[in-house]
Amino acid sequence: MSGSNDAVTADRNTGATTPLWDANPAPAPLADTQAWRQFVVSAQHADLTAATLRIVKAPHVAVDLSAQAQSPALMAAGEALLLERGFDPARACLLEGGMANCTEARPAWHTALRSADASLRVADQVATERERVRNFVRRADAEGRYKHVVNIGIGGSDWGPRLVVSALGNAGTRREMRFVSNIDGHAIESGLLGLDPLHTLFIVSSKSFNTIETLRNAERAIEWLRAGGVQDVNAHMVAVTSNVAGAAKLGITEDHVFKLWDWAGGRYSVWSSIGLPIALALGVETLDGLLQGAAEMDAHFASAPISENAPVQLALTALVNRNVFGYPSLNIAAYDARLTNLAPYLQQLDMESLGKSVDVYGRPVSVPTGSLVWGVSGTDAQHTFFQWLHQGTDPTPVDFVVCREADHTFAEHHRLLLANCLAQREALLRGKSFDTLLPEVAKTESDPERAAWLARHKVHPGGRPSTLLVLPRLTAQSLGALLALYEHKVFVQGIVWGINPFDQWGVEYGKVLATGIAEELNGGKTKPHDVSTAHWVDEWK
Ligand SMILES: O=P(O)(O)OC[C@H]1O[C@H](O)[C@H](O)[C@@H](O)[C@@H]1O
Repeated sequence: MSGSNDAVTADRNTGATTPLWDANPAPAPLADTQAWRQFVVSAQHADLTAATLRIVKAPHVAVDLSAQAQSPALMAAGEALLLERGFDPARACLLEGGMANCTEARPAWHTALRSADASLRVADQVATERERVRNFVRRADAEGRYKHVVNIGIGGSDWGPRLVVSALGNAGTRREMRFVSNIDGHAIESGLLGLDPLHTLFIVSSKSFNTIETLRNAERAIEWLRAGGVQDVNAHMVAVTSNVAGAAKLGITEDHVFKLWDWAGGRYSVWSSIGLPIALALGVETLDGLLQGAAEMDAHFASAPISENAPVQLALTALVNRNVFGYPSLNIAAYDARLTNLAPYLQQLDMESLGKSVDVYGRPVSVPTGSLVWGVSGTDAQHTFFQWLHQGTDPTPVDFVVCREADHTFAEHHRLLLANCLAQREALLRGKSFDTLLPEVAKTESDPERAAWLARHKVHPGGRPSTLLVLPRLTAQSLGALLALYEHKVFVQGIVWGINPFDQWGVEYGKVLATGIAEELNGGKTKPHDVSTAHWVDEWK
């Protein structure tokens, strides 16, 4: 990717801008560019004391970056870096449906799924499927159909609806909702437990309709329906997929298939018909609100100046933490019990997108890429691993996510939640020195040597960066905006690193090996393995 506009051409078929990944000669690796060196030096000299309040306002989310490295020089270097890396044309390519996913030769056009722009070349097909989802749900609601809904899907066909339903359905859903993803038979067993087959709908969600977990679980669901006396199994099943023929093999007729398209990536697909469980659980308006919030974030990402562009600034901050300070992970601390699924959702979004070692020109990357993303919601996290965050040997940036207003009536609980969130950030940043601690400890410890020894154990190094993301309250719109914010953040990181954030070749190899081993466990021919794998295959077959 080059910074000049000739890295981009108009695609003859689509009219959309398309970066030339095979630019010849390929531009210099990131680490060798002057813009990168300048960015690194600026970050090394930046301030990390939260001396300056720095809040970037995006639709439905305020992003407080005060407790991250900042300086005017770093801001300028970030802008220059984006220019050098061709950010503007790359963003245009993404938003206009160009070939953003170069290794799979297709767009990554999740923004089209939530756009109200009727002039997009996919607008009609998107609107048609959206309307089919709405009609299906409206009819089910009007006729009082389906007391129970079981979503069978995994990865991007699971985490999005699972997150949104658990977040916004915290106080109840219109139907009992279950999510079955894992091939572990315990998952489908508990997913079916206690349900009435005559009043259950299965949504088999799989973009490829090729995913073994989903296919096997769907087969178990069909057997269960039949065993429960259901004659017309098709009436209890719908599929969401880009593979209509695959769904037909399972007996799901085309009129029960909601389509998605190859240009909608799995981990970016909650905005498509994959969102059907959301509408069944919470109403069509909730799904619409989610899309609307995300579309507002898209508009912000497309047009806000770099210095006020929340996804861009979050991404630049992530680059500083990962590449300049060398922090290998990012902790997601959602101070909201409804957002317990945010961390695993972002884990897939970020790690599947940015866990790459080769750039778009096929060269080894010249700097480390995607972070380990992990987290548990606060305040549970404080009693689980915050000790490590405060005093461990690996400083780790934290994204704190919190809602200004809660939707329950227990005012004191929310006050305490907010206080804890602010306090943890402050402790991470400010730290507590030996000199401050010693007189405190000395008050109860008269032996000076023992007081010093104990004070050393209590030191908090501080200087540990964090971001605070504040939503006014948790709504469909604000949740949609938050997820789109992270999508674009990940995209910008990918652009700077020069990697393709839209493929996931790394999940394929293990799947292929698993198929072979499953055959062996079933009495098939032995294949060559390392000694340990061979041992267990032999033991278990
Ligand atoms: O929706 P499916 O085709 O069943 O794929 C489900 C999941 O499969 C793999 O794990 C991919 O890496 C994910 O990105 C995808 O979301």
